[in-house]
Parts: sequence; structure tokens; C-alpha cells
Amino acid sequence: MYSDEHVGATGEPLKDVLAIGIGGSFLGPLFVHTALQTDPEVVEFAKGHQLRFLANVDPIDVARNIIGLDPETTCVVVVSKTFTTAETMLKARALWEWISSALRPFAVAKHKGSLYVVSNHNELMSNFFVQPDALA
Ligand SMILES: O=P(O)(O)OC[C@H]1O[C@](O)(CO)[C@@H](O)[C@@H]1O
Repeated sequence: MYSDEHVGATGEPLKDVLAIGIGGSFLGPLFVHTALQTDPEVVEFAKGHQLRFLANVDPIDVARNIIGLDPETTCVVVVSKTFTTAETMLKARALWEWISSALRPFAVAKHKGSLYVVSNHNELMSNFFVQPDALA
């Protein structure tokens, strides 16, 4: 993303990241994010980019966190060890609806390249909405 090589369905470079996950699947990414915040090189790379976490069961959490983000340039990362956590799945679907309702139908499939999943449950991930090559 920092090199502008990763683009969304419309060819626009992906700029911001929404990370979905609760419990350890939130705290792990938050730990890495916090640890890197004092690294000058990372701070430089991160300029102009936002990382937002969706990490609770608040039903308006998605609505609050997408304010100011553009679905064409937002990358979604779903983190779930089991890939069965109801809150995480609900938010993942809500975000996919946010993205797909903003894009024309032909672009929706293309934009799946900007969805990433971190899990150890390959079968459930494949049955969700990601392309196999987007699996982490
Ligand atoms: O990574 P998952 O499977 O989505 O689980 C998220 C969290 O939910 C729990 O299973 C129960 O709160 C935690 O142990 C875990 O950190």
C-alpha cells in the first residue's frame, strides 16, 4: 500500500485500512501498530494513510468508523482465528456491503483483491467472500 502498487477496483491506490477483529484478534494487530508508532521510517510511510480498528460489538461501530473513508481506496482486513466469531463476521459483511453498494457491479468482483483475511480456518475463509489468492 505504501508504494501505491495495490489498487482497488477503480484503479485508485488503496490508502486506508479497516481492521476487523475482537479479543486477541484485535489486540495482536493493535500491539504491532502501537509498537511501530515510534519507528521514524514507519511514521514516514504511514503519512496520508489511516488504520482503523473495528473491535467491539457496538452496532453503530461500523457507521462511526467509515466516516471520512472512501470505499474505492479502503482495504479491509478481517482477523479471526476461528473465522466463526459472530461479531467479526457481521462487521465483515457490513463492510463488504458498504464497498459493494458504492461500486458498480462489474467492479465489485475486482475489488475483492482489497479484502484480506488472517485466519487458520482455510475452508471457512474460502466460503466467505475472498478470493483464494487474498488469503493470508
Ligand atoms: O479470533 P477469533 O476466533 O475471531 O476470536 C476472537 C476472540 O473471541 C474469543 O474466542 C472469545 O472472546 C477470544 O478468545 C478471541 O480472542
